[in-house]
Amino acid sequence: MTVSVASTSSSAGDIHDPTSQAYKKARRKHWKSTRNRPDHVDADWTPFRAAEKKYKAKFPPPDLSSVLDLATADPSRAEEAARGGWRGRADAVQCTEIPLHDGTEAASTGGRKAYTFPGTPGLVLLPSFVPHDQQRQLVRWALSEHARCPNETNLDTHYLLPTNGLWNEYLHVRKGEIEDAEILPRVALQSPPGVGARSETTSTNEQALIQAEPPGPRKLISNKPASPDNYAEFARTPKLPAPPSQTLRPVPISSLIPKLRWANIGWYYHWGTKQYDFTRGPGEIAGLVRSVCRRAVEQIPWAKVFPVGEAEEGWGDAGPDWMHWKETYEPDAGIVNFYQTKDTLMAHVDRSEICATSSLVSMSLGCAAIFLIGGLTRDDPPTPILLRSGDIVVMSGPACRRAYHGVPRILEGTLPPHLEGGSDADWEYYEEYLRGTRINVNVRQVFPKGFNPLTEGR
Ligand SMILES: O=C(O)CCC(=O)C(=O)O
Ligand SMILES: [Fe+2]
Repeated sequence: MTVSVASTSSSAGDIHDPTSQAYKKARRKHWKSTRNRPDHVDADWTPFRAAEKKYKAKFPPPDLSSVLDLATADPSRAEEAARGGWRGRADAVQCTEIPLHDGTEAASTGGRKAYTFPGTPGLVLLPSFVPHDQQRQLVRWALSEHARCPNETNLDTHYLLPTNGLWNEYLHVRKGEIEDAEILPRVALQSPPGVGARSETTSTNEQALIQAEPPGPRKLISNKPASPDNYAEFARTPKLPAPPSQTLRPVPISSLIPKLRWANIGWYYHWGTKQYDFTRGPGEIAGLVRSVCRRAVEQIPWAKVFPVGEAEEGWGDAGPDWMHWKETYEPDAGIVNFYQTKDTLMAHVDRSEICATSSLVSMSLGCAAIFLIGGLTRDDPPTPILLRSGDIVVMSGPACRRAYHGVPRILEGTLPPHLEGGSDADWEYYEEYLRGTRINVNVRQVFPKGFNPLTEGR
């Protein structure tokens, strides 16, 4: 018998050879069957992966004693912190308390604090920054006003969504005002195979660029970091629409609600190329989202976050510019993430924005989550932080803005009391949805100060 070279090489068959595919495959199988063991950490996992595995585990539930949970030290959050039996520790991670500047608005900071992390310069945590009534307003905004046309959601590629917005239609269904009608998949509108233009006019390269974002969890594929130097090249890359799934069937409005996973904010993000599509215009960020983001950036005492003389490299041509952020910070892009309790967001870096240092403001609403933030590679051990409704994370500067981060766990049963009940119209339906959901409003600034996308790179 002739034995092929491939099958005798170490890359294929020898189960005893740690470098062979067979060995690695067997090891993977073993991981699969043992990964829920509490202290099982495999040498081949990066520290980030090991932490994701730990907090994802459904059984036994993960031990959160290494997770920073500042609500456990705040008497005004006692009831909230007791929800679902999930508690981290206020002293689990080394962090430094810094005072917030009083805002220019009538209400001051209300004694609220900010926390910085010596291990991740540029990371700022603002626990309970969003007042309770504003949390409710933001939830309503996200579902009723924002996750609908003209803003894109993960469902738009595949379904013909109601122009009134899926959530608003769902409210009518729940109130018995309309039937739970079926939403048609886009494929129902398409011409039969061979008649449509796409397959004849799209090159293989282009096909590779337009991989659809499937319904369900966000797929995060590594991309080249954007910068002022490659902006022109990025702006020229064709951004073709993603093809709708060919296999979807009509589904009732109510069944589509839990499949809503994200809605675009501001500049349109093109998932196929992992780049912004600047040809579609800037989109709008206004109202409460903008004011909460700006208030956070205004009230953080940046001189305490970035002490003069400390690590000044990596800021780009203009050098550290945090002292101007009060005037120059302007959110212009982002995403609203809707997580059901089974959902996770894998380790990733948000590197599609041209500016790699200006603040990314991330607000948590609804159920609590474990947020992991590491360093510039997956080899940096991540800091685990328990984020509850109203908490804000701000990621800025060269060591943090492009740090790996992810959400390995939404914590079941953690809807806080202040998002329950009350007399505001229809809240019962929002509350019911939120019992199994976390909403994250994740807002960025794409361009550095002085960068004009209309004239740059022409
Ligand atoms: O949900 C979160 O807290 C983080 C979301 C995030 O990292 C993103 O949308 O890029
Ligand atoms: Fe992110």
